[in-house]
Amino acid sequence: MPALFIAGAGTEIGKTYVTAALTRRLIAEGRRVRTLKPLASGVPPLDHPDFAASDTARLLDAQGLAPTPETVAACSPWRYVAPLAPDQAAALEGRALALPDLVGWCRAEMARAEDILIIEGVGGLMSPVTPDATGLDWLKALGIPALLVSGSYLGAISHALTACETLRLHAVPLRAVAVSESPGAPTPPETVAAAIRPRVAAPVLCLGRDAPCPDELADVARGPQVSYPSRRDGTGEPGRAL
Ligand SMILES: Nc1ncnc2c1ncn2[C@@H]1O[C@H](COP(=O)(O)OP(=O)(O)OP(=O)(O)O)[C@@H](O)[C@H]1O
Ligand SMILES: C[C@H](N)[C@H](N)CCCCCC(=O)O
Ligand SMILES: [Mg+2]
Repeated sequence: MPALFIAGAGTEIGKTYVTAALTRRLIAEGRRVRTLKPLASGVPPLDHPDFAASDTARLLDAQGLAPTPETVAACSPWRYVAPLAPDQAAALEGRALALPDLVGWCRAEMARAEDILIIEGVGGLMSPVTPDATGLDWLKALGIPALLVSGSYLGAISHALTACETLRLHAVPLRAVAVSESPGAPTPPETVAAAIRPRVAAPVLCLGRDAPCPDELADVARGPQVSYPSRRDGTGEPGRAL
């Protein structure tokens, strides 16, 4: 069962946009895709007019699911209203999440997935998810590969490479880097991708503004393994940053 964790080089840089585009593309191909945002902050109640803009609503829409109390809870069991790091947002509601509960819920979803499972993380790779764990801890505990989403704003190259290097140091397989075009970026996203590509041993692809899922991204999500460019040191080790 292919499973993919959508990690971010930062927050508000396109993870949900890329995840939704990928989900739509795979469903259109006839794949059975389950896309989850298990932990989400900045999510108003279902009956609030702003709910439609939440990650949960956008990912349900991409799966062709109407937002109901049941579908919302099944996609995002841990939702907090404040648009803050999730541990802070939870504390404002007098709540707290423990990493084993989050990991256990995701593992149960992995065990019952019929085909492709996609899990969107929260914020950047090392944003806190609980009082004592980051998104990296969550990803490592799941043991599934990552797709790293980057923006194309000035500074995005370093943010993306830092995240790739962190994944490499923690032995998390990196399937691809997706550069999602940031509004007002000083260069085209292809320029950012071209700067990242020779430094990372994984495919690096772009999504322009309002662009659909590129073929290469769908390839990455379909298979357990794809052909990556060789590392410049010649080892050809797949799925790792340099
Ligand atoms: N390639 C793109 N084309 C059009 N809009 C985009 C693109 N990438 C991102 N956006 C928009 O930018 C905003 C932020 O993107 P998004 O919500 O996907 O970020 P995120 O990384 O998922 O944030 P969070 O950390 O809150 O989960 C959204 O309104 C989204 O629709
Ligand atoms: C509210 C925002 N859009 C995300 N849901 C949460 C981002 C948390 C980032 C925390 C951090 O790394 O500083
Ligand atoms: Mg998101």
